[in-house]
Amino acid sequence: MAKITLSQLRHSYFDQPRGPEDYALKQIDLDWHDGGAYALLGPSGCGKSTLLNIISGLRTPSEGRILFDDQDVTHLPPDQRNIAQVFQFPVIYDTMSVYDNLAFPLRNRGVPAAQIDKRVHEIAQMLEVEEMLNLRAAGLSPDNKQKISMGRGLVRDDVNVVMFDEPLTVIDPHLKWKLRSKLKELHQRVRATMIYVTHDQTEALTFADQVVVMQDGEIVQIGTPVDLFERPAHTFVGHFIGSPGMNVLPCEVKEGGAFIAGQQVALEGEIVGGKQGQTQIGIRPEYVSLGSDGLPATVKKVADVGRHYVVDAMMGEQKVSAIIKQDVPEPGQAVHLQFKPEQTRLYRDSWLATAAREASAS
Ligand SMILES: Nc1ncnc2c1ncn2[C@@H]1O[C@H](COP(=O)(O)OP(=O)(O)OP(=O)(O)O)[C@@H](O)[C@H]1O
Repeated sequence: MAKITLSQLRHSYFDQPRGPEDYALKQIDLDWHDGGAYALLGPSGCGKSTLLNIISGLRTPSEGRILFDDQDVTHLPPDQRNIAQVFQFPVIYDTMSVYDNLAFPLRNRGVPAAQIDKRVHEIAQMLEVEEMLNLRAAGLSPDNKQKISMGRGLVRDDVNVVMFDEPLTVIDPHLKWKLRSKLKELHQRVRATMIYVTHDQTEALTFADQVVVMQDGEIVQIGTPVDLFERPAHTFVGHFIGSPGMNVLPCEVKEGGAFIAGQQVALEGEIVGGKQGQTQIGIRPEYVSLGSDGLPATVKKVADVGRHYVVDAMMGEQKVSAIIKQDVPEPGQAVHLQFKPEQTRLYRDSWLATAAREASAS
């Protein structure tokens, strides 16, 4: 396994890009550590496939370098990069048995038969497909075919990285949760460097130790699932992760404080950065509550989502969502919204602009 470094990487599909908008990848500098479990998360069109194809060697970047450990592989073809890839749809040989499918990548490399046998059984056991080893792949369900595809990706222990490109697309919804946690467990056992590409926050947050969030060809935040939830560095991360996502509310900044509709809103910490730019308050629905005072609003909608209620309230034209467990208001009711100060952040031009609250001395 290897550490992967992406250095000053940029890619445009145009021969002569005129500006940043012509770049599918704007500027990527990133280290993927040896043995890490990473997710690349972002909406359709943000550049995930472009980045994956550059790492696997299917595309050469317009600018910048890719290093595996310290070897520059920017211009190496895919077959010389020693990478395993699992795609959206199963890639297996229908006419072969499950055993032969799993053994194939090892036989190709001339691994001795006894070693192949041991490894195939190990992987089959991890994926819980041992009883299928002698079956012909053609007869398997799409779920099981994809499991075998994953097994083929994991069977070699000498690859630099295993990359998963939306691997649960064909999996039945009720089996998805099972395979999601299985993949996490597999990483803990195999300890390979893994990159999991997805637009699904649940898949990314379940699998990865570190999640790389992309938007419009740029990385907006790299962090643990908890970091991304607790302290989004960019309003896009706040909005994209969470259900419902973070409320992003225009505000005015004056005298070192933030104001909505003339009322000061307490923030997590000091306001940092410059003075220019559009300012917004970011507060997750989990940290909005209803009280006897606070920002006046009118309840628009109340949805029972099982474990709690999602209350949408309007402050003028601005919708604010709150997650409420009890004392649920009625639509049309006048309420006051309170924001938990240590979870209330200022964003300037979409980037976080409050300093983290210092831990209080005990
Ligand atoms: N072969 C291509 N030629 C021209 N433009 C492309 C090509 N492939 C991708 N793009 C553009 O590059 C940008 C990034 O696309 P990319 O496929 O990398 O995003 P993605 O996040 O993987 O999206 P998806 O999940 O839909 O594949 C998009 O604007 C897309 O239209």
